Amino acid sequence: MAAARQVYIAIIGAGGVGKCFLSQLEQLARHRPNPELVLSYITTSKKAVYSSDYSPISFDSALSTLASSSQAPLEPLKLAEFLSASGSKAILVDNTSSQHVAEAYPLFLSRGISIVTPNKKAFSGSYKLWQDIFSASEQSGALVYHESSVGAGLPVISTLKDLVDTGDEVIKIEGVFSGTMSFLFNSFAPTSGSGSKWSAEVKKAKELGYTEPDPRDDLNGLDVARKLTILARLAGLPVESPTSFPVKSLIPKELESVASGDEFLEKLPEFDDQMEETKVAAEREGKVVRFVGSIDVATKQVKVGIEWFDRSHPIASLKGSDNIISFYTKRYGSNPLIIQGAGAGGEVTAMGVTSDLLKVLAQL
Ligand SMILES: NC(=O)C1=CN([C@@H]2O[C@H](COP(=O)(O)OP(=O)(O)OC[C@H]3O[C@@H](n4cnc5c(N)ncnc54)[C@H](OP(=O)(O)O)[C@@H]3O)[C@@H](O)[C@H]2O)C=CC1
Ligand SMILES: N[C@@H](CC=O)C(=O)O
Ligand code: NA
Repeated sequence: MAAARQVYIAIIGAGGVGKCFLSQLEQLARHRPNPELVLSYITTSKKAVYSSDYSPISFDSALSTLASSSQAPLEPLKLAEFLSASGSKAILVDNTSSQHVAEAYPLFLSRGISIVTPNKKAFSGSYKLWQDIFSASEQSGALVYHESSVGAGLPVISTLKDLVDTGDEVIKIEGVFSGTMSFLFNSFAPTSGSGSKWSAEVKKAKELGYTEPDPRDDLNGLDVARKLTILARLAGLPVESPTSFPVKSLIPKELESVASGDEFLEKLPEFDDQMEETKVAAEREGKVVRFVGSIDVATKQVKVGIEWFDRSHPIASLKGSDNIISFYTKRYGSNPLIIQGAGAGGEVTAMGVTSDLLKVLAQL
């Protein structure tokens, strides 16, 4: 019997999403022997595990081996050389939120290394980086998938691509695009009852693994702005950056310059009154506040901010970290195609990354 083909997997980032991905990868490797998935590199920001002869790293013990490793991570160029010198197909899984790693995607792709990632930074950075990524992919044939960069594992990107590729005309995309913001507003300003303190919920969202590594990246609205930048570009609008349209920040002015995310979380309770006022103003009108975004393709307008909703509105009655994303298109008319479900969390995000990996494997 012929030996199974090998595909080398390199993982950058082993935090909340990275750990769940590793465990899903282990199951996948066990149940799908062909091609044989060989873990040949894994790293956090400080430590790495790999060997010059590409000996497989055991899926079971990868995290403990990583914790006790004295190897330093390879810089992107060295990692690209290491993977392309193997002679086997390789897939890079970027489970970080690093801009530095994101900027190296064109390099990896030009060396024939495919990429799957939940990291938004590459696709919502400069429009030039976006163009460089997709032209490197087109030229080398290496693939790039990033489903979990919007709506975690929910099929948001694949749906939008299908709409566009089949010739539908996207008119508007709107909804709740942040698992963290959804969780915060659903518990701080529920449709019934009085809700809890803003700062306590922010702390909880971080503990549950919903926030970005630094929760200020959620609260300043930029995480949602990044997602809308990605969707707008896929819908055909060449949005220059996530700061090129109006974005509402929920960071109190007094905390704009604190040095770290930890110091920010420590001081946030002193400013709970500010969010309380926003909530009470909506309640006086019988409404609730929610954090939403929209892309109007026809008028080329993108915006991110707080809006008031009737308690019976589907956006008001979301639960937990749920996202809800409505696609208004020519074919779907006035009844939009709607996607709803958990928009953050390690397992659901890793599911999007693992399913992207399967899509790449099917085409290698
Ligand atoms: N959490 C969620 O619900 C969702 C997350 N995402 C995206 O998934 C990605 C990961 O999120 P999450 O797992 O929650 O984040 P974590 O902070 O839990 O993990 C990040 C990991 O990346 C590592 N890392 C950071 N920078 C580098 C670098 N330059 N080189 C190597 N490793 C690096 C960190 O290492 P160290 O510990 O040493 O710093 C850590 O292992 C982010 O891009 C996020 O936006 C997308 C959808 C949902
Ligand atoms: N921090 C993000 C994670 C997913 O993209 C969110 O809360 O939505
Ligand atoms: Na998604």
